[in-house]
Amino acid sequence: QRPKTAIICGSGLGGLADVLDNKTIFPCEDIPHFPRSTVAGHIGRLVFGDLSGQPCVCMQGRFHYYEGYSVSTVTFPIRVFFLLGVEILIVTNAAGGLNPHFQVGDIMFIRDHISMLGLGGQNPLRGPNDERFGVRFPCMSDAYEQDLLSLAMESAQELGFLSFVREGVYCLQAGPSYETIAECRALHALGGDAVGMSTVPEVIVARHCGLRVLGISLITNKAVMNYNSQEKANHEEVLAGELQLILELGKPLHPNAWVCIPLPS
Ligand SMILES: O=P(O)(O)O[C@@H]1C[C@H](O)[C@@H](CO)O1
Ligand SMILES: Nc1nc2[nH]cnc2c(=O)[nH]1
Repeated sequence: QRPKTAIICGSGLGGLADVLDNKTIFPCEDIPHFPRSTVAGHIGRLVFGDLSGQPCVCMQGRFHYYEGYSVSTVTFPIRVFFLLGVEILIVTNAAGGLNPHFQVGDIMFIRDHISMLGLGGQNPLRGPNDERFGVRFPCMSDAYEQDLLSLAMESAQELGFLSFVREGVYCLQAGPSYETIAECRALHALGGDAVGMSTVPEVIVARHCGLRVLGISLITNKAVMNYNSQEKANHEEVLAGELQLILELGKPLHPNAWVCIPLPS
């Protein structure tokens, strides 16, 4: 059975695929033209299986621009999902919290994004438009579907997760270095609630080919906004934060949470 839903697992979130039943696993290196995952916390394989009886595919390990791939290469899997018949993309990531009200362990449903890469000219759709996938000038004001966002919020409410579920704007910067204090302040002043190094190119390509998108950021660290702070962003904290989130914080990524995320019938 072909998957109707694709889930991209962010840094350290590969364990999401464990909730699938009847798994069939393909290492990315065995799939023609797929990039290789080079980042700790990104295994690099596609896991097909059933989620609440519905066929899904989980990408355990994504590709990032900072690994040296172009923005269009990092989005190659999205078009594969589209050609497989996927209709909904659930895209997850680890992110630093810019919003001072956000705490480590919070979940942020993505309402919108600001792409420093995109505004700087690195858009995955740059170049000749392939009409088989979508139009030349796709709209992005509805990139994160309101209906999916509302359903996700309702699910969070039903599960009693509202104390750590937020909604906000995800900012993409190229990485791999984390942000300076001035950059964090600037991104927050621009309207950003969280900052990361992925997701946006995937969402742009997904929307281009008409996939419905739900974006979820896990706040794994608070962005450093103050010169007196001793905090220093690091990838170990990012990975450890997510494990802690799964194990200790009400299990928002527990199977029960995922079965409540709306899947196409
Ligand atoms: O793949 P995601 O966006 O979850 O990973 C974030 C961004 C960097 O890859 C890494 C930095 O710690 O985490
Ligand atoms: N750019 C960026 N990516 C992250 N991924 C997890 N935390 C962070 C962060 O603070 N900044």
